[in-house]
Amino acid sequence: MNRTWAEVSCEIPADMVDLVADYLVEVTGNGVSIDNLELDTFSLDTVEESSVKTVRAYFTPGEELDAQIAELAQFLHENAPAFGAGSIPPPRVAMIGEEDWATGWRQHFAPTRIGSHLVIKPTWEPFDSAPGDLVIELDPGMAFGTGTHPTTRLCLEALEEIAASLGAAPLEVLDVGTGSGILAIAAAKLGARRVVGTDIDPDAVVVAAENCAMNGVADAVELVTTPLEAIPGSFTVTLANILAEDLVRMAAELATTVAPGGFLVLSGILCEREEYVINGFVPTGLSFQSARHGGEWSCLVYRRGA
Ligand SMILES: C[S@@+](CC[C@H](N)C(=O)[O-])C[C@H]1O[C@@H](n2cnc3c(N)ncnc32)[C@H](O)[C@@H]1O
Repeated sequence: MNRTWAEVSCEIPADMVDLVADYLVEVTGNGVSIDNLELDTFSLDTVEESSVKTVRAYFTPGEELDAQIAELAQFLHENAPAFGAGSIPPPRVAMIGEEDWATGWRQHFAPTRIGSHLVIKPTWEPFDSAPGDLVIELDPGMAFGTGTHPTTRLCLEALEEIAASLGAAPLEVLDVGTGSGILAIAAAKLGARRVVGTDIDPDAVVVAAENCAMNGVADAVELVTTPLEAIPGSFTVTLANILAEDLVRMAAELATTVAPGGFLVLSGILCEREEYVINGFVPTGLSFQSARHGGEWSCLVYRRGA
């Protein structure tokens, strides 16, 4: 499908990058790219970190776009003083094709080690793996989930720890909101005997299928767009890296997918929304195990009694 995206660029003080990137990820559900402003050199040796950076995000063009850009401009304006900026230029909007969006990611994606054994590696980067490494090759394509975002990283760390704690017990994993398929691929590489990835976005499922094939786990991962209640069976681990509001809305359905003694890992939660999610999961009867944090993000682990 040849889709068009609204590429929205914000030139902001470097210290403000994390705040704005998190805001844009939350609003778009996609990743962002971050550039130094105007690298006017042909020698990388002379490149210095710029005090001004450009954060780019990708919105779906449509009726809501103007309002979303106005809200973004207001967000930048309100937060600028805290970062010593008198004023910030209004966000720039450019319409681009899907190809350009996918390629833009490549400059900002490097091999990343996560937990004890997992390594996320772009397909175009060489990497010498160590014994025991579980390497996931990923082309981020058009779906969220490159391993660089804290919400993904926290899920991967939790999954690896849970898998280790289960020892020889069978690992069966449901990945709700699979995006690029990164968590499903990790589950398969960790030895899960059943992995199901589900996403409401059919484009994400296509990308996830390609990524599974590239990682040699196409046969081990079932990818679907069906609602949770239509997925048969229950799982030793259910992972859901979606937004706090969706997690709470889907609390009962998510809990139902967890087998006796199994775990539920919730991610995509801004720390300020952690309590809201914890309260939302009280009625499920699952027992709260732990919270882990990365940047502004929280990841909650629950367990069903045996
Ligand atoms: C933040 S991405 C997570 C991608 C990947 N699992 C990771 O951890 O990096 C969220 C994904 O969830 C999907 N999603 C959002 N709401 C959903 C829902 N109710 N059911 C299934 N997928 C959903 C989105 O389409 C998107 O691909």
